[in-house]
Amino acid sequence: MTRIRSISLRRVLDSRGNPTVEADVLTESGGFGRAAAPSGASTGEYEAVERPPTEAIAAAREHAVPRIEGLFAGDQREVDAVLRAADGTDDFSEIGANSAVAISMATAKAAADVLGAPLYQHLGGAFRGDNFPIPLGNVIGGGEHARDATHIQEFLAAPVGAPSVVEAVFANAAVHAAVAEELDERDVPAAKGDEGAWAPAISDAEAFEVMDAAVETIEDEVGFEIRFGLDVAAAELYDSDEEVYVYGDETKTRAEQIAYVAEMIDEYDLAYVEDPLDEDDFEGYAELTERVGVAGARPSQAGDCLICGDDLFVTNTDRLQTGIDVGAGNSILIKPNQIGTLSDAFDAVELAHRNGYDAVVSHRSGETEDTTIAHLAVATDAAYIKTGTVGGERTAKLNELIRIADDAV
Ligand SMILES: O=C(O)[C@@H](CO)OP(=O)(O)O
Ligand SMILES: [Mg+2]
Repeated sequence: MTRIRSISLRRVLDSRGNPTVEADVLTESGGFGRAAAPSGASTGEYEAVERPPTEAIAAAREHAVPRIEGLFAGDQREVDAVLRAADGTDDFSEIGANSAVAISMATAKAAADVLGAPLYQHLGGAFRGDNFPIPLGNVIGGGEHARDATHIQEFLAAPVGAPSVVEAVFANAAVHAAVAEELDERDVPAAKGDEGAWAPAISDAEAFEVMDAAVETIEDEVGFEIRFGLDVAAAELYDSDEEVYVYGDETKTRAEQIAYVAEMIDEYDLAYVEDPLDEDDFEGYAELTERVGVAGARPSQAGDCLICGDDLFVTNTDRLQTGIDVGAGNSILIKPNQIGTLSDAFDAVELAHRNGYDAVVSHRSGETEDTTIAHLAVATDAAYIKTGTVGGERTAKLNELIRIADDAV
């Protein structure tokens, strides 16, 4: 296996027009990998720390790069362990999780390049199964991703019955278009939010109706089952002083929030609900999961509703273990930049799967053309991949998924 010759770091643009960190890794035998860090807007309190790119780059150049140059590119765990040691904190607050994740992902790509293998195969191994993740497509959204739109952050199309990845991807795009038509009929204008979802100034109740209608239209057209789901991003709605969830002029107590989410799951046969409660409320997640979900059985395979922890778990095995111990949720969102390295992200998926939890690999609201998460989702046999519906930085991942399925990467 070949050693890492050099690592270059630079600032590039993300989809919001903000700077982010890009890393190039070059090996002695000429293997090359390039990756860029994404960036969240509704970030969890317990995520690894993203530093301003200029500072993150300077700190990584000083502390991490000299220690990683010379390591074997294919020894991902070693590279990631050295990244952690070079950082010296629990949350990557020295070199920045943005520098760390860019270097970690670029290393994996360089190693795959050396092997002449696609990234998903390098990460997943030659004997991975032939399952593919179902794409969750954000088609209506608000919260932290768009002003004056819905309180619930994301309404996500879930083409659970699609016979292939390509049909699933196109079904989500069709639902996105059908939502536009539905809004048009209701005379509701809509711009787009950070992830390319429509961001109309409608109530959450109306958004449920629009989703239901759009999904049904496309389901009839394509002839396979499409359900939908939510990212409530409830930590952003939660007022910890008053201990209520704030929906504009209305509030819900914790019990009301649990009852509301359970009712929506029942009424709309939701396939997926992410972050239904505050990021500190493991017990609340457990209560809701017991009420509506199936714990401990890879529930997506039984067609049940996933109750997924994003801000709750932040791709962190300690927090996931806490959740597993009390039965909080039945799935985990996997965002490599929440934890800082690919090794940590893999550990989180493994712990989830060992305990019957599903994994959902996810983009961030601020993205680049980087396609690593498409490969990660396939490599880890994730149930779903959440990576938007339209817009270049979103379609980059979706088109890569199609290429992977077509054996064309
Ligand atoms: O909450 C989320 O799941 C993500 C991605 O949709 O948003 P952000 O990247 O802003 O945290
Ligand atoms: Mg989320």
